[in-house]
Amino acid sequence: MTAAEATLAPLLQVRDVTVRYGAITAVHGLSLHVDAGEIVAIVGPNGAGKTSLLSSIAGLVRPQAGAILLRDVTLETVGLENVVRHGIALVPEGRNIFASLTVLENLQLGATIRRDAAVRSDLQAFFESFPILGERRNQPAGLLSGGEQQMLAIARALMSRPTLLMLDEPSLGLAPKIVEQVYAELERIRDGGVTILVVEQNAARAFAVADRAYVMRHGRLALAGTPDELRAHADFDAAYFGVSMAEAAPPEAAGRP
Ligand SMILES: Nc1ncnc2c1ncn2[C@@H]1O[C@H](COP(=O)(O)OP(=O)(O)OP(=O)(O)O)[C@@H](O)[C@H]1O
Repeated sequence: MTAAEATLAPLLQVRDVTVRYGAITAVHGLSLHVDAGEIVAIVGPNGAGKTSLLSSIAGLVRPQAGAILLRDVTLETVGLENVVRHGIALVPEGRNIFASLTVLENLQLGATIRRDAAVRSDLQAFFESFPILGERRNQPAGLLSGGEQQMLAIARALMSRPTLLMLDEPSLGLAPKIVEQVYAELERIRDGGVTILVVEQNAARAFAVADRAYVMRHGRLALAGTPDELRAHADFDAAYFGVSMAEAAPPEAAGRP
């Protein structure tokens, strides 16, 4: 690939990726892309393979087949730290906040790959944006509310100054008002120049901010398009819920956009 082709290439390309755990195939030869500046959502039911896909991009699990490229760099053989160095950060499902470490220490952990002097000013900017966390910077992070912990997890991921921020179920376990705040923050982050790939079961919430979305089911892509295209798609319920679930549950009970 030439330098010119590299700048035109999508920021992230997932090509024919397969992830297996022993006899279980969680992701089957899946391909997708994310362009710079987009918010892209991956939605789908429990067990669709969404977390496995993000884990393979983040270097936490090694795909058995396929390739993952950031611009023109193939990531498939590099580990977590190298993936972070290439500019990808993951906010995992459940946030993985270190409860006994302070708010400040959690943030500093996110910056361990950096050697630049701007870490201190990034911390200061974060505490100005989130004064509650600033006031509690020296308290154990485990004392924060669920919403505050989610903001802390996002800020910790941003401390590595990623070009691509990936989030796994950021709305999980949060009250609707807090979910709104988290998603408003994601839009601000995108507007600040960071591309976002977000996995959600709450398709309605993700569709409200996403430029494009993919629906995953049984480890494969069932549908792809803009949120408007997907909402209008005759096969959306079948792709997302499965025919039997669509019959069994009213759409509003199951997160239908
Ligand atoms: N570490 C693992 N070992 C064995 N099987 C796993 C492992 N992680 C996931 N799986 C299996 O892989 C399949 C896909 O799981 P995955 O967590 O990727 O889906 P998901 O769409 O993120 O679902 P959820 O929303 O429930 O997390 C499931 O059948 C799951 O049981």
